[in-house]
Amino acid sequence: MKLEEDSMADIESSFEFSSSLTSSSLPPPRTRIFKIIVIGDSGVGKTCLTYRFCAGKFPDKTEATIGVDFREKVIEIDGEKIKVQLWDTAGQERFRKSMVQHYYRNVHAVVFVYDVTNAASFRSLPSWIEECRQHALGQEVPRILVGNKCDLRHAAQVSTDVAQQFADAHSMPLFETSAKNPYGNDSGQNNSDHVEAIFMTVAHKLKSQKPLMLSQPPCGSGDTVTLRRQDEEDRGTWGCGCWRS
Ligand SMILES: Nc1nc2c(ncn2[C@@H]2O[C@H](COP(=O)(O)OP(=O)(O)OP(=O)(O)O)[C@@H](O)[C@H]2O)c(=O)[nH]1
Ligand SMILES: [Mg+2]
Repeated sequence: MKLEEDSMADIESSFEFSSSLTSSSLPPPRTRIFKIIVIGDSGVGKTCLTYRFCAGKFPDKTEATIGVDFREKVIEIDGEKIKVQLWDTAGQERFRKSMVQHYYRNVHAVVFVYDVTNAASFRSLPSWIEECRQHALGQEVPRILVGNKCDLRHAAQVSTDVAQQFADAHSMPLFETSAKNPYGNDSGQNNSDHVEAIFMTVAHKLKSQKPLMLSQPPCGSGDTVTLRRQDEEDRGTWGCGCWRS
């Protein structure tokens, strides 16, 4: 789905989570939304990776993303339904200028993508990290590094060792994968989908860092109980966003 700038406010307003339970009526809790932005140079495969996760296949054809494309998938972790909302951002500067501030608002996690066959896309990573810093993204927001197009191993320009050193220096886990063949073999059979595993790992991380908490109702509020996300109670107290697959 393409997003126009004036439709952003509607989407952004859906990030709030709050739900009430009463003994007389028990509406199902609203689905939590985890907003994950995917950034990196143009052509590294951000659209293909997000499409692969949400649609389960490699797209027939892609064009350079303009502004942002927005994809989502509802997953279930430990019995809780969670909406993973992926913001597939434009890599080309001219297509992202007016939208950048929207990308970073209320973001829960960041996925940095480079193309293992394109050293320049790896060298650009510090500038993407700097953009995050300029938009006041706190260290508590988990970040991961994804080297895409590993199906083209023969053409690789970025070694795993170098990428791992960079990831370690920035306290990020590194994943190498392919949106085209995320199974790690030629047949595409009998192996789990690595792209799926990457985004699921992020979702698990977010869920474990943002447990639901039951708040005590204020005196006189009857039997209403309010569910809140922990980060609404103590925003900014996440630990380091460093974890390994
Ligand atoms: N071989 C191979 N090609 C890929 C893979 N992922 C993406 N591509 C190709 O790389 C090209 C660019 O992919 P996109 O997903 O459009 O790249 P992007 O990062 O979204 O680019 P922008 O929208 O311009 O920022 C397309 O021709 C894809 O088919 C992959 O894992 N393996
Ligand atoms: Mg794209």
